[in-house]
Amino acid sequence: MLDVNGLRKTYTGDGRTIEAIRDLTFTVADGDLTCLVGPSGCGKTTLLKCIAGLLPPSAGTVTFAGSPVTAPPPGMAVVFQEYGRSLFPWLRVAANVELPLRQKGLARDRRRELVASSLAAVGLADAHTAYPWQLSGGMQQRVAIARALAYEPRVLLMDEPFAAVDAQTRADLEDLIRGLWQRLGVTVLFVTHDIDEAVYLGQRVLILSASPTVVREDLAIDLPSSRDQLHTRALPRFTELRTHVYEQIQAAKRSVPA
Ligand SMILES: Nc1ncnc2c1ncn2[C@@H]1O[C@H](COP(=O)(O)OP(=O)(O)OP(=O)(O)O)[C@@H](O)[C@H]1O
Repeated sequence: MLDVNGLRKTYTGDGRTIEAIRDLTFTVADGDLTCLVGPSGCGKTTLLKCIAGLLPPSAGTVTFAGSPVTAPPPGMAVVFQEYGRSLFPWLRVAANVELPLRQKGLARDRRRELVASSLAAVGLADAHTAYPWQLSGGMQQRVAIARALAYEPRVLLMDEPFAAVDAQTRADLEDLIRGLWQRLGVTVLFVTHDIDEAVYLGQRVLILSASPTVVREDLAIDLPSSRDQLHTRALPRFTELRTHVYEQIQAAKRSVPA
């Protein structure tokens, strides 16, 4: 579904050059839930922007379902960390969710159907007429997720989507994403700096090196596919996996080879 090949990104400007990503190569299969973790500043957001076609890479290619990505492709949706800036405060919740569907050219009845089903899927069936600023942070992030789902993407890119919500809401939203992924079969690429979150959510965790970034390890998460916050996190295997990822990220920060 996604093929990232030899991706490199260098930022230039003000007489400075920052090599954010050196050489990234990996693939994501159709229907996978892959988490990306790495030290702070290693280029996770840069990578997602390149995959989403929002930023041109300096070298290398991104291919989505067989076609090269050169601009935001139809079929991909992105959920960012800052829900406060991603929803339009002057539009009600339903209108926020509907906006990309208008741009997609869908008929009114179909738009209404998708808005209703995606808001119901994130537990906000009653919030259609509210404005985003009348909702809690966690509810606003649910609206952003509903908007992405309503678009019926083949790939959902998520950039630290729960970083700004409290711990309990975060746990609920993690379970929401796993549930939606299992139900809808969407391919998910989930960026997080939270090691426990990556291990809890992912079928696979890609550990990135410190900047300039390469893939340090591609780790299969061999936990049972039915997960819950209490029991999965208490499993000895969960602890082993999180310890391993933690050690790898610490080593990456010290630039110790994998
Ligand atoms: N627009 C930009 N111009 C110049 N440098 C940039 C720009 N955006 C990011 N960078 C640099 O690229 C590197 C990677 O940044 P990026 O935000 O992609 O990392 P990140 O892993 O998402 O960070 P964090 O974990 O802190 O969210 C950093 O050194 C950053 O300063």
